[in-house]
Amino acid sequence: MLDIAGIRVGYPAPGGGTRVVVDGLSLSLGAGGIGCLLGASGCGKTTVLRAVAGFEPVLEGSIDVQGRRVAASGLSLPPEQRSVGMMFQDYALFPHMDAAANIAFGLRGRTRAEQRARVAEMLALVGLGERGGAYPHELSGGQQQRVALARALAPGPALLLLDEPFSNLDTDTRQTLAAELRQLLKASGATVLMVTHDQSEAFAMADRIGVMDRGRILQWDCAEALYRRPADRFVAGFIGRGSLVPASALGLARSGDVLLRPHALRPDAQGPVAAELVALAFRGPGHVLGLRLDGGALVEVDLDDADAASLAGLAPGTTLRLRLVDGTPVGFD
Ligand SMILES: Nc1ncnc2c1ncn2[C@@H]1O[C@H](COP(=O)(O)OP(=O)(O)OP(=O)(O)O)[C@@H](O)[C@H]1O
Repeated sequence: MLDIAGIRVGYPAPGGGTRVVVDGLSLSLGAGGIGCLLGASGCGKTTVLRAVAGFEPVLEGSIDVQGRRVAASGLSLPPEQRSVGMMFQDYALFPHMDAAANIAFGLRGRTRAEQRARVAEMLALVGLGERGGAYPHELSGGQQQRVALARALAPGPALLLLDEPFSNLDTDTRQTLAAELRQLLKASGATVLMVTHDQSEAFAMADRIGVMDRGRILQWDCAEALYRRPADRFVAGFIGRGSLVPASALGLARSGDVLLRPHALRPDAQGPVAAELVALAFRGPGHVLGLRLDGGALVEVDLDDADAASLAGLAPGTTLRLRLVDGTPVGFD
């Protein structure tokens, strides 16, 4: 449905020439899938969306939507011919138009009756059936987001692009809204490519996530694979909690480092791993044990209540014994 193959995208550099900000980036998304580009500010996420939407040309590589080439070196179909809808970070709703008129905006060219029917369908889809007459300032941030989504979906684009869909919303409501938005998108059948810098949003929303760094995708995978089988050190450090520690500190027969997640070690009097207790603290929802491994690496271990109770009162500096759970951690040379 969406195939991006080795695209290079850049902007004019201040001193002349081009500053490449997306370099050799590829991804594929099946029909109805939700893909997400995840990365720090400035890594090139929005630029990828702009290239797919038709606002930036590609210097190399190609973009196909529904099997049709929309961009390549020397080829750039205009945005309106790409069957791509975009929801912008600030929603870009027209303040002087009510919700229904905002949604109808992308339906120019259709008959009045068709527009009315489609607007009603979209309002119902986003759960705002009764609010078509409300102006943007009369709606909450979450409701404005849904109107913007309805507007982007109304023309029936093959592909929907969402740029930081939660950036204007309270952190408290983001998690709930992410789950809700995912349901809405799945119900609409749309294929979606979104971008965010927030890992929990990416995990809550997407079927596939591309971890980006400096214009490249380092791994394109489902959330669980990114967490359990990161492809390289950057992804290992970027996704989830954990530390890279020398394999030798855990007595493992391999060289290099391994990725130790907070649940990878458990206290066990017979365990093969020795470590020094640095701190034991309640952080909510549970206790976190700080340890210094052989060789000095500091790690954190999440404890269940029984293990925390068994260690309560031990002084910092005490030597503990632990064992690895869930097999051997992922390693990096
Ligand atoms: N119109 C432009 N002209 C020149 N440089 C630009 C332009 N837009 C973005 N850039 C630069 O390209 C790089 C990538 O920007 P982009 O907006 O794609 O990153 P991003 O990952 O989406 O970041 P953010 O989350 O901050 O939006 C940045 O260094 C940015 O300064």
